[in-house]
Amino acid sequence: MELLQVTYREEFNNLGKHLHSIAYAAMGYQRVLEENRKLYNQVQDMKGSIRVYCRVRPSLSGQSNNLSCVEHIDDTTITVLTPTKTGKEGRKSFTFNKIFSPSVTQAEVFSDTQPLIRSVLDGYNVCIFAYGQTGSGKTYTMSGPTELTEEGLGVNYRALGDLFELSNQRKETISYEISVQMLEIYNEQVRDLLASDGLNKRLEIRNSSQNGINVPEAHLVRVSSTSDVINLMNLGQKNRTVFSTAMNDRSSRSHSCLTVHVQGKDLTSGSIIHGCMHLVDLAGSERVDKSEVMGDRLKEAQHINKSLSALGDVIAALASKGSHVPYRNSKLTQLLQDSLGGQAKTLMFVHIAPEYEASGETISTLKFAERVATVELGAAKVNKDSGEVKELKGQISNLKAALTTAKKEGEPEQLQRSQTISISSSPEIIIPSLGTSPSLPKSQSSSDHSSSVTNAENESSTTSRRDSLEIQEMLANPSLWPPLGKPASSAKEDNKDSASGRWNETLMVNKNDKKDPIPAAGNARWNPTKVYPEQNLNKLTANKNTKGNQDHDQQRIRPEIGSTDDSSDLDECSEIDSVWQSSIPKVTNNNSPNGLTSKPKKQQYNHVAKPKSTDFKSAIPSLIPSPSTRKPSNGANPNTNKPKRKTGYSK
Ligand SMILES: Nc1ncnc2c1ncn2[C@@H]1O[C@H](COP(=O)(O)OP(=O)(O)OP(=O)(O)O)[C@@H](O)[C@H]1O
Repeated sequence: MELLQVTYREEFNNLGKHLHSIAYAAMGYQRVLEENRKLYNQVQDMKGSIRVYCRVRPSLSGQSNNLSCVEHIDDTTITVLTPTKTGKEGRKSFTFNKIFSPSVTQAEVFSDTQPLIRSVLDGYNVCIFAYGQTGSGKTYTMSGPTELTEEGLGVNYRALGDLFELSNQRKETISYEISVQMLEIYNEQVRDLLASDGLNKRLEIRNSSQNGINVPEAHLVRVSSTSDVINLMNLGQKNRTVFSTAMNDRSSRSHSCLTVHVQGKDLTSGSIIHGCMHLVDLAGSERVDKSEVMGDRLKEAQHINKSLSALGDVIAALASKGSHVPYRNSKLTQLLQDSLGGQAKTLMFVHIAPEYEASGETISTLKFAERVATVELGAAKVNKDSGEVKELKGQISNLKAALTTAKKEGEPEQLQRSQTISISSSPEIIIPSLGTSPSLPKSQSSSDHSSSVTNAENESSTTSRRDSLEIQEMLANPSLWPPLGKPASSAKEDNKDSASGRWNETLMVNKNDKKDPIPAAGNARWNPTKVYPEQNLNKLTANKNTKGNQDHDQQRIRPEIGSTDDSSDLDECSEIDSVWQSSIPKVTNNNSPNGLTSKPKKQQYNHVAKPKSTDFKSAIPSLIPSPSTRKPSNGANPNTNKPKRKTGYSK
């Protein structure tokens, strides 16, 4: 008996040791996995691959069928069931940078996104966009649920909160300014959600890789706290909601884009970094009853389809490293051009509805995402000007502008003087407007208001030779630059914000463009037309358009963008590929005043999806999958109004 006990104890001890070593090995394995993931991410960073995170929405209560098409999820792989196939072919696996299961919280999603977001403060351009069929959770990820709570806050809110926190931590070394724009693309029109007349005004996109301000006419609002952001987003959402009162969930009918512009000045070296981040909630797709798709609704459906299709074409061209990338085929791809083809860090959140009947659309969506993940943009680059470079650029700008003015005005003396300085005459250089200040005296007005040169160029073109000398003084003494949002005349009185002279200057010119004879309003490329410093935020909010757009007082019908026949889900997937491979018709006339083309030259899509039932027929052939279910939150009827989105949040 004793012998047995001894043996037992020994074995027990051995087992314990064994377990211990297994646990140790497991820990090591986890470490290796983690390291591998980091290395993999670094490689991805170096290649500049578009990161793809996949999020699976939980099955929503009230849905009759709780069967899920998602068979298995781990950290990076998702396996979905294909309804019409059996055995091995009955399931398909996809691998992405990260998979978020339905139970993952908003905070967890954000924490995986945070490093990317933070890099905007280091001068990188970042783009995060949410993609997926309607009702799959895009808005939930980017903004949050209908009734916002602290835990429910989406990426947009958290991102800005985090940027404030980090900029505050760095305030001893870097002085940051953070400003935002809120835009939406509806029916191929870019609208300013922060302007009272933003829904009526058509804005132009100007791709400027210099400062990321691609829609200079849209309000650029300086923010410095989370509550500023919440106020702004509430305003933006209200503009959208007002517009959608009778349009039934407008958010799904338009692409919304929150753009965050960051400028930082290194307080020791004087170097300037500027980063820009687009946070995009794309319009969703849904099938539509063909018989009801007419007039405006048909147009709306076609625009969504076209722009998502154009996004697919751009991705396809990038993935195949084609020489021509058709960015100009839609406003969406134009807006995202710098992020998709430039030196940005780009992340796509692909959203999946888990319902079994949505599996066709889910597979199509995942196939699209798989393709996106193959796109290599090249390593992202920091937008940074050292103090010296900044100064030299400023000088070049001034000299170049002086030359232009002299030439224009035919002042031989001035011309001669300018021409002796060869560096100033390079027309190719796009010059950041560091070298000039709006506080300088403006002796003349330029006649070239429409030129799309930089502020510095425009502005400097109005200065006399004496002014040029003053510019040098300004360069030597940045404290003379006016702060953001203050009139030029008071600039010298307030030196506090002078660290960011470059941006201040740009903005100031705009602030003054109505009353000031300085012809900065003509500077379409650099000028954000209006700038509201934080103190003006309330005023801005008060000015919002409450009238809404009654002309859109009609029921929304979602277009069918994806093929919808559940019985042929994999065939549907090939539709995406065939669209990618198709030649790209010029469906959008970017030069037309409204950006619309009344008659597309050619149907853009190769396939017309088969109707699933008599209730739904395909009006829009597919690039993007459409769900076979109505939006759960919405009730089952596609033609009933979805409850008005309320994403307002008060802290
Ligand atoms: N992760 C999630 N957890 C809980 N609820 C979610 C989640 N994702 C989405 N939902 C809910 O699902 C519904 C649809 O989500 P959401 O409106 O974000 O979809 P969407 O993709 O933006 O749709 P649309 O394209 O029509 O705008 C909402 O009621 C939302 O609150």
